[in-house]
Amino acid sequence: MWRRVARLSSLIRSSKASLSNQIQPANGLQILEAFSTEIQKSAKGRNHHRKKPPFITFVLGGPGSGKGTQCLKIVETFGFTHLSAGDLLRKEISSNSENGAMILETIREGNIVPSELTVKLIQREVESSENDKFLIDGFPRTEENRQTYERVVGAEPNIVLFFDCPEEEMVKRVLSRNQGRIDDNIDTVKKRLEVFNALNRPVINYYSGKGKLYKIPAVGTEDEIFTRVRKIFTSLEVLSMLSPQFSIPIGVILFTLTNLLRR
Ligand SMILES: Nc1ncnc2c1ncn2[C@@H]1O[C@H](COP(=O)(O)OP(=O)(O)OP(=O)(O)O)[C@@H](O)[C@H]1O
Ligand SMILES: O=c1ccn([C@@H]2O[C@H](COP(=O)(O)O)[C@@H](O)[C@H]2O)c(=O)[nH]1
Ligand SMILES: [Mg+2]
Repeated sequence: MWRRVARLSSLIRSSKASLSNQIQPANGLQILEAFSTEIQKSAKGRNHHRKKPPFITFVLGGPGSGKGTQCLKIVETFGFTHLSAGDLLRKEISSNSENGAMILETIREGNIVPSELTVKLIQREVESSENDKFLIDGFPRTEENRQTYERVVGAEPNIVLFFDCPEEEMVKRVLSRNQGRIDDNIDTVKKRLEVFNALNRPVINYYSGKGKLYKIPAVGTEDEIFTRVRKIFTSLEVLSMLSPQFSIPIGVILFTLTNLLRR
């Protein structure tokens, strides 16, 4: 254990050294990012073929809150695979699958597609991917969606992001999106907001109660919002890389990181 702590300290020293030629003093996030880079360098060349469940992030928020936009940035920066439940359903429509007509009508009305179908589409994508970290965007929409996912997959998500955006702003964004979506009109948007408030908020509250929810204020420029998101994933990346690599108790890791950030 102490040898591992010594190695952790040595990584911290390398991270600080890599920042020492900066003109400005490094801030907490920069230190954490340098630390994350050092850990990744130190992990190269080791054998990490452990079989473990994928890291699942549910991405929630009302229509137009910016889920898809932020997911693209997370993919670019942190290497996640982005699975938008809405996109998977739209793909079913355009591939003329047997459920296509039913899905089209459901989306047009702003209602929710049966859980089994959506879970099957998500599960198929996760299982056929070689990646081990996923953003599941726009799912679960209802408590029934959530329970079906957890029953079929046999696991809960690791974390849940909630993009918290005022309704007025969401409506403005959806109506100026211009991507030809059949549900981007004022009547369907009103219905989607009703469905969001009645059925999706309980899911958000459920994960909040479980301590898995990260609520992100979703007003501001895309980059301002991503700065908030980046902090979350940078911290998680450091923790997730440290924990299996060093087998150090999480308390020791948190203590070390807290001290690192204070200096
Ligand atoms: N911070 C922002 N400020 C202004 N416009 C934004 C911002 N983020 C995203 N947008 C724009 O708002 C629209 C909706 O964004 P996006 O598609 O990411 O939302 P969403 O949460 O995925 O919506 P939906 O649930 O309807 O799929 C897009 O046209 C996008 O370019
Ligand atoms: O899990 C889901 C996700 C989506 N839907 C339906 O699709 C539309 C559009 O979803 P976006 O996330 O906005 O792209 C949504 O309004 C639902 O009708 C679903 O049924 N289940
Ligand atoms: Mg979207």
